[in-house]
Amino acid sequence: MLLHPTLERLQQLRLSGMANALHEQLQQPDIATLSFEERLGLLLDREATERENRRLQTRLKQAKLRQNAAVEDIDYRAPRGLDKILMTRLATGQWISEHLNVLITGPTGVGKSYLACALANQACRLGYSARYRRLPRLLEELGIARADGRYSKLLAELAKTDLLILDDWGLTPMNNEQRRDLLEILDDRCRTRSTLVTSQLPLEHWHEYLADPTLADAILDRLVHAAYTLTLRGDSMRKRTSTLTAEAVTQ
Ligand SMILES: Nc1ncnc2c1ncn2[C@@H]1O[C@H](COP(=O)(O)OP(=O)(O)OP(=O)(O)O)[C@@H](O)[C@H]1O
Repeated sequence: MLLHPTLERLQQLRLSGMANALHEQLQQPDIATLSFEERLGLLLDREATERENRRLQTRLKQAKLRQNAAVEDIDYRAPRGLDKILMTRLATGQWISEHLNVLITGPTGVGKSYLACALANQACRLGYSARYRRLPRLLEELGIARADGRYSKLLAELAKTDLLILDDWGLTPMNNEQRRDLLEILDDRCRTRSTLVTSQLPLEHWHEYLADPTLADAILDRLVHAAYTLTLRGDSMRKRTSTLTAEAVTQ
């Protein structure tokens, strides 16, 4: 009789996990065999789980990951030089707590963005904030933000993100303003946050790509020294995916 108001009160107090668990307990005929403390413990567990799930969904939404990727789904069968031990270590997230970076290079379609998104997804599950951006798009966005007064706000948002993914580094040439923006982003993060970069360009060409030697030194100094590097090789996974799809269709 008194339970309806209790359920309502729990909802009013935004304890919806407890309310749901209590509602379910009431449907279970043998629930009375549990002590008060045991039942209360179950309600609290459920509240904590639902809250953590909601926080995870918020982090994933903010991260805007391009691919629905997860570390446990990484395909190690294709020969592409992917170090499973290193990936397992990165999946623990310790590199993020140590503010280290990850640089993934390799030819098109080899799975760089997939790995980046899988590691970002894992970071969100571990409680870190993450943000995925294609570098050319982000630099354009910063140019627009400078013009409409959102520049500082955008830089501040990037600076406080635990893991920033910069995908497609080296794909399009940068102008001087964009090089300086990139330096700003990386300077804010140096030794305080982690950055993950993916690029088709081998690491040894990054300096040349950045064109301005002084800015290139400054940018790479903030990125490369405290970083794990993954150098992938092999055929595009896109071919593999389309072959597998074609095989599935003909079967
Ligand atoms: N480990 C994996 N498991 C399952 N699918 C994968 C895996 N790696 C890559 N793929 C799939 O292969 C395709 C190409 O991968 P991805 O986009 O990550 O390549 P990329 O190296 O970033 O390419 P590009 O340099 O052209 O951007 C995608 O459809 C991706 O979902």
